[in-house]
Amino acid sequence: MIDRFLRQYGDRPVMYARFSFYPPCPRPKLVHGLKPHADGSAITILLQDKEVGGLQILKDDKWYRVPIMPYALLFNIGDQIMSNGLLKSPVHRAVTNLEKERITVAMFRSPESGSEIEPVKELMDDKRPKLYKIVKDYTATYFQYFQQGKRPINAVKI
Ligand SMILES: O=C(O)CCC(=O)C(=O)O
Ligand SMILES: [Fe+2]
Repeated sequence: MIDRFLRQYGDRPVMYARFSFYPPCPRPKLVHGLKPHADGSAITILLQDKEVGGLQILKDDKWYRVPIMPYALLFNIGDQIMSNGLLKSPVHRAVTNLEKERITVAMFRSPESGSEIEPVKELMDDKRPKLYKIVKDYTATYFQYFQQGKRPINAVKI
């Protein structure tokens, strides 16, 4: 199974980093650090600020704070299509605060650009039909939908 996933990643999977700096904000209730989204990567590895929290995860329509654990790496599932909905990408956001700046580093792991991604056969059957189309450049779709405030994964559903 792992093999099936890796084959789709191709020989040159993509890894890119985002360094985020969230300055103190005079109106934290009104301003997001990063608006609600699920990541467009297959997997994200996040190093949080070791003193200042801000990451929140949405579960059952409630926002939960992610605790800070200094130097711990947080692994997050992105909108990967291969698991046919078995692995779900959580919606999360970063909130601001009045007093302290916050720095995080996220590493996004995605399949080789241009490779065709689709749910693996072993995770489809009568009870679990194919949920997603074959996707060639999810990153482009992702940012288009992200900007419009829509969930990009819905764009590739069958
Ligand atoms: O800065 C954070 O805590 C979250 C960053 C994030 O979710 C992202 O860059 O996609
Ligand atoms: Fe994210």
